[in-house]
Amino acid sequence: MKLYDTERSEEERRTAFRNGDVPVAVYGLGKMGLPLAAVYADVSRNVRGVDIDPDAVETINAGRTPFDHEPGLDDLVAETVDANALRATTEARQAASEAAVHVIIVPTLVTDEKEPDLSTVEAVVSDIAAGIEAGDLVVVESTVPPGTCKTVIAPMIKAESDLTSGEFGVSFCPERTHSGRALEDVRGSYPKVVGGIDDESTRAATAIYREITTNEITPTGDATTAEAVKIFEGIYRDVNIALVNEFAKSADDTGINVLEAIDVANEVPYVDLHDPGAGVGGHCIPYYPYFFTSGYDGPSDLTRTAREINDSMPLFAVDKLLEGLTEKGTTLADATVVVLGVTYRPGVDEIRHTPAMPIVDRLAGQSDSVYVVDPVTDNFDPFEGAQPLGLENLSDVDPDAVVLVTAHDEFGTIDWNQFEELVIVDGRDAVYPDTDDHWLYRIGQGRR
Ligand SMILES: NC(=O)C1=CN([C@@H]2O[C@H](COP(=O)(O)OP(=O)(O)OC[C@H]3O[C@@H](n4cnc5c(N)ncnc54)[C@H](O)[C@@H]3O)[C@@H](O)[C@H]2O)C=CC1
Ligand SMILES: CC(=O)N[C@@H]1[C@@H](OP(=O)(O)OP(=O)(O)OC[C@H]2O[C@@H](n3ccc(=O)[nH]c3=O)[C@H](O)[C@@H]2O)O[C@H](C(=O)O)[C@@H](O)[C@@H]1O
Repeated sequence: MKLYDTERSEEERRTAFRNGDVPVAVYGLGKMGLPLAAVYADVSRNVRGVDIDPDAVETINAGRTPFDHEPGLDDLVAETVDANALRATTEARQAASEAAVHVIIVPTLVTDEKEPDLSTVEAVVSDIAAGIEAGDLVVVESTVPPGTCKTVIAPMIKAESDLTSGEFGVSFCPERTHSGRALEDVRGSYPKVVGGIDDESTRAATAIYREITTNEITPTGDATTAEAVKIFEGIYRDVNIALVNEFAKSADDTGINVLEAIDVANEVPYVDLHDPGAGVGGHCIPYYPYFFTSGYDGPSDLTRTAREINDSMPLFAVDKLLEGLTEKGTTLADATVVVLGVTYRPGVDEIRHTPAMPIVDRLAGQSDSVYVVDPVTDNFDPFEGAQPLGLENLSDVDPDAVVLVTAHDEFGTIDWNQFEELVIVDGRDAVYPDTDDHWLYRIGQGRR
């Protein structure tokens, strides 16, 4: 059944969706796409997942998940694949020709020039255009610059298919989801924003998400507003983190215990100061500001300055480490340094824009004894000049200095007493040795 059809009531559309009469294709089966496809399959029982990674497709069709640390996902993928409610394929155009709803959730990155890179989304849109039919609905869940649905995606479909305006729908329905709790979030932690390029697109997408989410639906006046909601949430977070990072940098001169001041300031409901740290990583928060500044020639000083502040934190951490080595009469060239945590945040195997990269680049450039420890990833090759080290072998390298960049749970087991007079930079308020033997700098508190 087609959902983009003004003759259909919401109840008719919801019943058809729930009964599996609306074939769905989900393009992108990554950290967000696979949980989303699995929930779609759990509800509609008729989902084809599309990915360009044949290994991921093979793993999913075997009823397994290609990545860890997503509670409940293993079981849901196994169940939906076993029930033939979810099938994965690399054949995007075949899937597009069979689907009535096309859900795009592939990466939206930025170029080296900090311009939005929509090439992956556009590749998927071309695949969809090759198979789209009148009455189909395109649901964009990838975070995109405001205006993309209206000025890029819909025009591409018209140009590359035999359809025209009013014959297909496009709705922006952003994913308010945190890796590590994806199923819970997809199913309804927060209201679902739905913004169509026309009213019928909004109605069709609303019918779907009333079945997918247990939470409310928040329709916006148009797709551009919905696109802005998503990046505003991310830019708010980036600016907030930049504010506390700026406070944290003052700690040495002001003597302020910034971490404590933040906790106390947050006692009032109208303050929600975030956490300072060694930097802001991932392909969401550090990228979304460019989805705003790139499409707009007006003033965006605050957005840009926040990015600069957050991207200065990794080298701030290195500067503190060098201060410690100097105080101990050691040079970086003679020091053995361990970087704890290379993924962008705990528990997620993702190194895009990780603060660990500039830290390792700076250290490895001056020392040939730099080690990286991360229990969550085995993707160490990009960290040139650093040697991967197992957490259990930490004492084997007899480190002079340690910088904690990402506070994986496993680091809580480290016995700091096993080391002699370390220089420690705690980038995430996570290192609390029960000895004063070490030189310890905690971002947000200064020298401890
Ligand atoms: N990671 C997060 O916490 C959140 C991400 N998002 C948005 O979701 C989107 C996807 O993010 P993730 O799932 O984290 O990315 P990811 O990198 O984990 O997964 C992307 C998947 O898409 C596949 N892919 C790449 N090109 C493709 C193509 N042409 N056709 C089909 N599949 C293709 C890749 O093989 C990979 O499996 C992004 O736009 C992001 O902004 C939204 C909310 C949260
Ligand atoms: C408000 C919120 O939690 N937004 C989430 C965020 O997910 P993401 O995986 O990017 O994690 P994150 O917690 O924002 O962390 C991003 C980066 O920022 C750093 N970070 C985070 C919070 C903080 O107070 N201080 C800080 O330095 C983290 O270490 C990490 O390097 O961005 C996602 C997205 O928009 O794609 C969004 O869906 C997620 O819900």
